[in-house]
Amino acid sequence: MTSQSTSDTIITARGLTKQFTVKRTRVDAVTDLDLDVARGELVAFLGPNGAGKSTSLRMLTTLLPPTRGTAVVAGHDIAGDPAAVRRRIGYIGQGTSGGNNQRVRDELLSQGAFYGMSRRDTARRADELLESLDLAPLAKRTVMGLSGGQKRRLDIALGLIHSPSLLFLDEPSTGLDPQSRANLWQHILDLREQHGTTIFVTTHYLEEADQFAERVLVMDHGRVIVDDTAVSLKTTLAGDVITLGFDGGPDARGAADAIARAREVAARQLEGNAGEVTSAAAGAVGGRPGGASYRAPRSGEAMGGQPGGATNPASRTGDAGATATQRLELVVDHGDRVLPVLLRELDASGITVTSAALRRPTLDDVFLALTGRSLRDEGETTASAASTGAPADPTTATAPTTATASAPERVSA
Ligand SMILES: Nc1ncnc2c1ncn2[C@@H]1O[C@H](COP(=O)(O)OP(=O)(O)OP(=O)(O)O)[C@@H](O)[C@H]1O
Repeated sequence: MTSQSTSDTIITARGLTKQFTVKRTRVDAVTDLDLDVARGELVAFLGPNGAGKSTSLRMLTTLLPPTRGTAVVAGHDIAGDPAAVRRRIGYIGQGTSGGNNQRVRDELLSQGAFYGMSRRDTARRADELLESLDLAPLAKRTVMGLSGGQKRRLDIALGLIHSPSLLFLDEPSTGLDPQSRANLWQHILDLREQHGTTIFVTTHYLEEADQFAERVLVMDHGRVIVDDTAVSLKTTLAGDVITLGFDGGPDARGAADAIARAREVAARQLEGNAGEVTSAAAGAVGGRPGGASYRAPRSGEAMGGQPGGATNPASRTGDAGATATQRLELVVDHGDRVLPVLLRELDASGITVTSAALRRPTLDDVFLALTGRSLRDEGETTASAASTGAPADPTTATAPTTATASAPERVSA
């Protein structure tokens, strides 16, 4: 491809595809990746294990030839002039610096020599990076003796030695404790602020993407399924989650009754507020042990096949049996406005609410809304990665488990 990228675009990919063949079976690792990244952007690339993130990164960084498709990265075609691309980018794979006997500063000097930099320039740049990444006191230590967080900071210094304008980071913070993660991110953000470096980062930590990236790409089964800001994704694709608690008294039946009545009140209430609360006509989506879910339909979204989009919640009573059900969960738009109205209504109906919580949606809720699966569901995702029979490759190996609490089970509309 001739360079189509404008001076404001640092990555342009069109139809980038990678297929592997494992035991005569085709593995579609990445399919038709189209991507435009502007200079200076911080893009987070999310997706479960085996989604195709590392393969995408490895194609964009010229480490892996695409099966088809094209990309211009840092002004050069990845197939036509891979050496020119490599000179202009930094790539920090999963666990780049291993344990070796080289001292930290010498490791940086070797890296500079690898890029053909003069000794003087390399030494100056190495000292600059040691300073800015808080590695100066460790300059004479051997790489082998560094902690996980220190090694990752060294990885970043190694990736930046030749002052690339574009830095690819593959799960930079995986395996680090929360403090080292926060520290690492602070360094990444500082570097970006000082040098305007474009950063393209894959991460399993949804909170990191949420907090730091201005743009989030989510990949699933080799395809990008969304590309937007975190705020916009959460606003348009996931709703606020209201959880109400009920005390059913000494017997389980009391709680079940309270839940059943609360469901009716909530459905009525949300329906009644459809004008005020954007597209929040309620629809029941079935129940689950320990709680019930209502899914507020988006504008134009049909629910339950009934005029007006509302189904009768009472018609699906999966959780309204005589179990000790004490929570009701509702997914709605504008939860902050819905919650007080709902509480007043329940109170007026003589239903005692013992606790109420409003949770803003997370990126995991977005993934759940899009795919019906949780991004944190390690069991499912690890199995899907393993099922392809990919050979053990340190740069594509399944990442260590990073999930925290699993997302609430929810039946989507
Ligand atoms: N060298 C390879 N040979 C065969 N299959 C491969 C190879 N590398 C990756 N794959 C397969 O391609 C798919 C995408 O893998 P990839 O490593 O890109 O996913 P990922 O999203 O980066 O996952 P993770 O989060 O675990 O790093 C997976 O099914 C994987 O098993």
